[in-house]
Amino acid sequence: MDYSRYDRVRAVAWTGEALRLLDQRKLPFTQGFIELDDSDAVAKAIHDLVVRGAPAIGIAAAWGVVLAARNLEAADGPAALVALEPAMQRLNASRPTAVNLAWALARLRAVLSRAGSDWYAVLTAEAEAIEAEDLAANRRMGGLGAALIEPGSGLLTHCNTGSLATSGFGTALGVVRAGVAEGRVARVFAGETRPWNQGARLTVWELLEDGIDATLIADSAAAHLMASGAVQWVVVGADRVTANGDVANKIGTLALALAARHFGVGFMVVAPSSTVDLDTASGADIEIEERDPAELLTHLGQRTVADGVKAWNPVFDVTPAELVSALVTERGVVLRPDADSMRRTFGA
Ligand SMILES: CSC[C@H]1O[C@H](OP(=O)(O)O)[C@H](O)[C@@H]1O
Repeated sequence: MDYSRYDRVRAVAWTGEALRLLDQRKLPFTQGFIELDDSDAVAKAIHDLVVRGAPAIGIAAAWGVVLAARNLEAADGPAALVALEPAMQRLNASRPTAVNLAWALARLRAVLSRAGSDWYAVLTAEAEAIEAEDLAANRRMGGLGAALIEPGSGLLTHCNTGSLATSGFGTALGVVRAGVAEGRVARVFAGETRPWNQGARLTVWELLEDGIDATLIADSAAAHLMASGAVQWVVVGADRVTANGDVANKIGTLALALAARHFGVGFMVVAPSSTVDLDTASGADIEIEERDPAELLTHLGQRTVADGVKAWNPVFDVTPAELVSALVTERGVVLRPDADSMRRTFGA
């Protein structure tokens, strides 16, 4: 099915000489772009959430390496790799939880290690492939996830997993788009996703741009919404899926999974295989990013909490595999994922 009408926003674009980013800190009221020609500036943009979303930060980091390589003199790929390693380390350090960042850098290291004098062309082609494969994966996952949804269903999604978080179309939001396009989805709800408000500022804006009717809810209203029977699936993205099927995702995902299990609502995780990390045994081994408490203590730069009050700001949590009804990837759907099914689906 042609979903292209649902996909007009582009968060990341390579201009041939620079990386053009839609500054997501300013959405939805300002659509401002910045163009970066330096890999350390890309690392800062990832850390500062100019660009965010697991696949999108992997793609941005890949182009950051290309920027670091643009004026590099090296006889072959292995020599270029030695010279590029410090910049790659700084890109990798920009955010710890989404495995897509390290995954993209590993792909570039692999091609450089085998490249000859044409190493810059090989590097650039790999960055282009990472981006193109992500878009193809999102469109395939959209159809696979939508097929799980009974017509007339209501969906609840969390954070932003759309074109702003990927190369386009989205992961969980791709399933929402495909489900709507196929006439299977009757109601769409989106959680605001405190404290950075990816849902309130980004997801409902993306869906509005698509002409998809979505209702914003407070994060704290999600269980009450499920109790009402209005939703049949919670559909979320992921930042890292471990070897046993545990899922790291935006803070609040675990609470949604627990409530979904209690109320008999399906819990669908939608993520490309670039988010699967078989080298990490379980969710207990994932580094959970903690961001500046000021993100909780202020709103639009205005302090909203009394001086002297502390805050704790973990921005991801881990949903155990046993709470996942379906893991949708471009390689197929894993129902009730566990170590065995993860190994069968993603193992070498
Ligand atoms: C398809 S995006 C995956 C994932 O990334 C988001 O986190 P952030 O906005 O902090 O980069 C969120 O956890 C999404 O589910």
